[in-house]
Amino acid sequence: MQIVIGSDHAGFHLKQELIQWLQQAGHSINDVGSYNPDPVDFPDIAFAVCDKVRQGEGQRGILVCGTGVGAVIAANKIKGIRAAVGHDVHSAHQSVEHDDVNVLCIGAQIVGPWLARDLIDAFLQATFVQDADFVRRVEKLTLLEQRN
Ligand SMILES: O=C(CO)[C@H](O)[C@H](O)[C@H](O)COP(=O)(O)O
Repeated sequence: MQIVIGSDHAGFHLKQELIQWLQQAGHSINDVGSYNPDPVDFPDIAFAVCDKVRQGEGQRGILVCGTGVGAVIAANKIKGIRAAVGHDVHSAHQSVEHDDVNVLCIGAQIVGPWLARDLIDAFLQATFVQDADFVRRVEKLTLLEQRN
């Protein structure tokens, strides 16, 4: 799968680990930064990841910040993006199956590298279920973007 990934300073080291693991698993990775642990603002990195995802340059996006919270706030302000914080495996796959989530946000200060891998595995393996209720709700999410 083609994956766009990014982190701020708080997520930098976990991102580096995850990139290596994802590449070993055969994924194609576009790393938009940060490229060192110097402080960087998560909204800038969130836009860099999400803009590529909505333009189709990656099938899914992964953002790593300290808690996942700043990243998910920023990502959900970008048209075409549905982002979720990944803290548990069930939500990581259900967010795709029910809500067509395309960006997973991970908190490097909250989850360790092994849980992060499980969360990403669940997220990447899941696909949107074309159930009429789910489709209607995702359409309503898109309508909310237009009401802003
Ligand atoms: O978790 C975050 C935002 O929700 C960020 O990654 C930072 O960790 C957080 O904002 C704290 O910032 P700091 O500059 O690392 O103190």
